[in-house]
Amino acid sequence: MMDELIEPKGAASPQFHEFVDTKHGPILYLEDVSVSFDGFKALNNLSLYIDAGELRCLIGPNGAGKTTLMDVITGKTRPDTGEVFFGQTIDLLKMDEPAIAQAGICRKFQKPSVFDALTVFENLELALKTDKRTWPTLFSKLNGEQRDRIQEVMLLIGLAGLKNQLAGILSHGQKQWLEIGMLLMQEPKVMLVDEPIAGMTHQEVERTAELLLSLQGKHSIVVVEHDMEFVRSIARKVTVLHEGSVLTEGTMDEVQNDPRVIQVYLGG
Ligand SMILES: Nc1ncnc2c1ncn2[C@@H]1O[C@H](COP(=O)(O)OP(=O)(O)OP(=O)(O)O)[C@@H](O)[C@H]1O
Repeated sequence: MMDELIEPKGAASPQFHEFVDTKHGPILYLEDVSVSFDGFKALNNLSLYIDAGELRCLIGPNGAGKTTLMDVITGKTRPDTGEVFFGQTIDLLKMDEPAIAQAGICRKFQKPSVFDALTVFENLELALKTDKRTWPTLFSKLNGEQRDRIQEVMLLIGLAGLKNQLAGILSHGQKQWLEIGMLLMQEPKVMLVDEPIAGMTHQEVERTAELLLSLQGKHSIVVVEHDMEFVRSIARKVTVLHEGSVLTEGTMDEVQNDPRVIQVYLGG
């Protein structure tokens, strides 16, 4: 359990000077969150707590509210009611999407969006945590620390040997890892990862599981995934969503043997 105060990414930004207070454990608090679309409750009094450094898997049938939940955390969707806190003190409902990203909550969408015409190294360089006001000087010269960081991330995502390869000719799995690497360059506190293994080969799936497992502890990771075998391979704790609420939480074995979960999935 991380019990110190963590300085959030973007602390240098003028609008963000707070610390992410995780001394009580959770880094994300969602309490009684409801979201309605034309009267339909996509989230219904949902409460969820993610601990600092944990790797949480979020499952649930189609329409359960997983995407809406991610949208609420990242500020894309505003809930009608409820509270959403980053650590003890940072009220995410008072922040817009860019401020939330700047504070250290990042999202990896299903489709990779790397820059095909740039190399692996250049993609990571572009993603370096910089003050965007100094954008024109970004490619001028990297300092040693920045080079070390890029190298560290390339090793982590298994692409160090492909440093000068154009991203456009990487495999689908490699592109996904590169994008995860680009997020890591921003030193996020929380990573929300949407269906990371869709379209991957078996080997790539295994490598992705290793990568996500290696990131826990340093980062808090929430993975939305439909593939139960994959979830089983990475999950410590699984949250099952159903009709906009948390149906149950526990280990993979616990949730898979829960009659309510079986009912929801099999429609029995
Ligand atoms: N912008 C919107 N307008 C109207 N209804 C929406 C909107 N976004 C989501 N919904 C509805 O809210 C419910 C929850 O959707 P959500 O996409 O969060 O589910 P999900 O668990 O991510 O599903 P899937 O696994 O299929 O991606 C669904 O019934 C969906 O049709």
